[in-house]
Amino acid sequence: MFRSVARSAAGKHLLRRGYATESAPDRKVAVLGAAGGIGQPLALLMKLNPLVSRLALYDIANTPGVAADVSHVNTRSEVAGYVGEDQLKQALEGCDVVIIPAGVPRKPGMTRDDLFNINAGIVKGLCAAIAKYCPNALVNMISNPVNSTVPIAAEVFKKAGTYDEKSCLVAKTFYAGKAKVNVADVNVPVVGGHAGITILPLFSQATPKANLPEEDIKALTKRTQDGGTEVVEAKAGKGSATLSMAYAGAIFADACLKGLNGVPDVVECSFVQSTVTELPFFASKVRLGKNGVEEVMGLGPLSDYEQAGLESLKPELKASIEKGIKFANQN
Ligand SMILES: NC(=O)C1=CN([C@@H]2O[C@H](COP(=O)(O)OP(=O)(O)OC[C@H]3O[C@@H](n4cnc5c(N)ncnc54)[C@H](O)[C@@H]3O)[C@@H](O)[C@H]2O)C=CC1
Ligand SMILES: O=C([O-])CC(=O)C(=O)O
Repeated sequence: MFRSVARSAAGKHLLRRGYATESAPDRKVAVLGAAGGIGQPLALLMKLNPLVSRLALYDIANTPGVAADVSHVNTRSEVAGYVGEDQLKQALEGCDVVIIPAGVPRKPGMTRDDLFNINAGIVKGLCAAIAKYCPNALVNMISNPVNSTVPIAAEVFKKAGTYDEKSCLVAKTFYAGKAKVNVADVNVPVVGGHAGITILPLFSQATPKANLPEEDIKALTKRTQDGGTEVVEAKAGKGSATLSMAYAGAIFADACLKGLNGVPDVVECSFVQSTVTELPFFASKVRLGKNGVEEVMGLGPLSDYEQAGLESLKPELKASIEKGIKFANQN
């Protein structure tokens, strides 16, 4: 373990520190996989979040450099880097929120499910440690295939509750382009799961309302479903989305922290244990509060197109969930 405190600019740091921390409670956040493509920008974004007082950066390699670097940013949180399994306990102890971007990303031509063989074991091991060292932490799963890794995590620590972060931001950006509205004002619920057709954006519920023609809605839906693949292909073998994912992960973690701190009406889309459909896990809007997910909200009215999309995603999502549960119980 190595620990460093924000350097120089001490006056500025202290001023800012006072400004940011007076009323905010102590909150520890860990990023597991912190030296990776997502982990590094996510570590930076969490360092910028004034709700975080302690930031633990864990990876199997390279965290000393990342933690030293991030710790020099003059914001509230104290940064500590941890490397290797021996230090996982220290990284996790006392955590309120654990974010997991550990594992291999896709290359062109691969599905998210092709990552299962490597990432399922990584997630299972990390979740076993979370169950042991910080069983009450909120867990934000980023590692793919999310449709399977969340059920794996749930099998490992069902009682502690398991939450997955699912980005709505891709849908928001694409919708804003078509609807000619400010992307910052756009909200689009994204439900179902997180792979291809299991990603179902509900443009009929998008705000502000734009009444787009059917063919535009179909094109936006397809682009949202292929958003990850678009980046994988553009990166041409150098991985998948990292910066936009880090941003989405930071927004979701911030929502979790706000909920923990008692801010009312914090609502985000998340892939969680659910009774919204007959599937045991499903992404829909959830209300975040002092205990994590306080309420899993229903789907609301769907257009005929969305209703058809919902029915056609169920078999694939069901199979991915069952694959995760089976893995968690077999190995
Ligand atoms: N849910 C989503 O929307 C998205 C998910 N992803 C997924 O996130 C994961 C990470 O992607 P990248 O950061 O681009 O990959 P990366 O390869 O750049 O980084 C992964 C990091 O995980 C670390 N790692 C491996 N095993 C570990 C273990 N047992 N404990 C702790 N750390 C470990 C590696 O050392 C590496 O630093 C991939 O599975 C990718 O598919 C990526 C983008 C979006
Ligand atoms: O496409 C991938 O493999 C990474 C991912 O889940 C996303 O960007 O949505």
